[in-house]
Amino acid sequence: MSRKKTPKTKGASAPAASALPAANGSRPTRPGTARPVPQARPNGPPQPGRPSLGGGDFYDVAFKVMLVGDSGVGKTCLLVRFKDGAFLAGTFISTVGIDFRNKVLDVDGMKVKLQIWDTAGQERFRSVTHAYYRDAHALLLLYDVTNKASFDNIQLAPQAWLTETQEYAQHDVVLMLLGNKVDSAQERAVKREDGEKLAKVSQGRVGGQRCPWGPGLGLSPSGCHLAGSTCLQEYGLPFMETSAKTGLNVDLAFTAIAKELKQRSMKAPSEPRFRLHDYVKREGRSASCCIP
Ligand SMILES: Nc1nc2c(ncn2[C@@H]2O[C@H](COP(=O)(O)OP(=O)(O)OP(=O)(O)O)[C@@H](O)[C@H]2O)c(=O)[nH]1
Ligand SMILES: [Mg+2]
Repeated sequence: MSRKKTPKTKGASAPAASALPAANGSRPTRPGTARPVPQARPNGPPQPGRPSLGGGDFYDVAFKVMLVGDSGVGKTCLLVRFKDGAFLAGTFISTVGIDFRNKVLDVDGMKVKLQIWDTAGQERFRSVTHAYYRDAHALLLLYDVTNKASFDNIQLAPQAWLTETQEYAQHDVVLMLLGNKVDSAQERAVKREDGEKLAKVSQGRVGGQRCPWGPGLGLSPSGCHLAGSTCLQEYGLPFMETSAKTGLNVDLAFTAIAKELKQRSMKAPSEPRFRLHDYVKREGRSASCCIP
């Protein structure tokens, strides 16, 4: 693989004010970045140092990762924890539109730059988010373990985040399910097992298309089946519980994504195949391990 490096500058900083419509909801809002909608492109092997991923730190390969999920599940806090190692306590400031941060990781001797897009969970920004899905190499789907509705919304209408990713993201996008706020043990409303179950059998619509086989023929080899007139596909998503507050499994989630994307981008990997599920299962720490 050819390696192109961009000149080192001070790390990319958070974007300034948004030109998106002013917030008129009940919550204070954190300005995101008003950026031009990215051009759709095939999600082929990511190219080293793509200009679209910007300059900044040295890196060998770069990827776009998107955080999605209901408003308040902790997307921004998760990103800030990963990028700065800090927790945004205090008043909840809802993201407006979309924002991003860059971080370069050393993955097995290679510099992997993640450009992480922090989307607004509020319904009124949905169309902004839709425009960015197609450019994403990986999607982190978040719910809040203290908020059952945010868990249900991963699959069920009106939000149905998983279905939405199927409609707007590339078919080979890397998905991961995260149950955040596990530090709030007293307020837990979603059991870990329920998260695991959802990750195991979560379903998404197959690109709005009809199943390629007839009704009543059951599961296809690709795991698709018909529900009424809708073609559904079952996924085995990697899953972890996280805490942006304590940092539990936060670095791990992003590192796992970086490892998977890096491996996929190598034409002839010299290392043994990276197995995302196994890695996350092996390395993930449970919430009970870290309660003081
Ligand atoms: N206890 C606890 N609180 C958290 C955690 N992560 C986020 N929070 C709190 O949850 C609230 C919402 O966090 P945000 O990160 O702003 O939520 P968001 O998903 O970005 O919300 P939108 O920008 O509206 O989509 C804030 O008050 C945070 O302090 C966590 O891991 N544990
Ligand atoms: Mg936010």
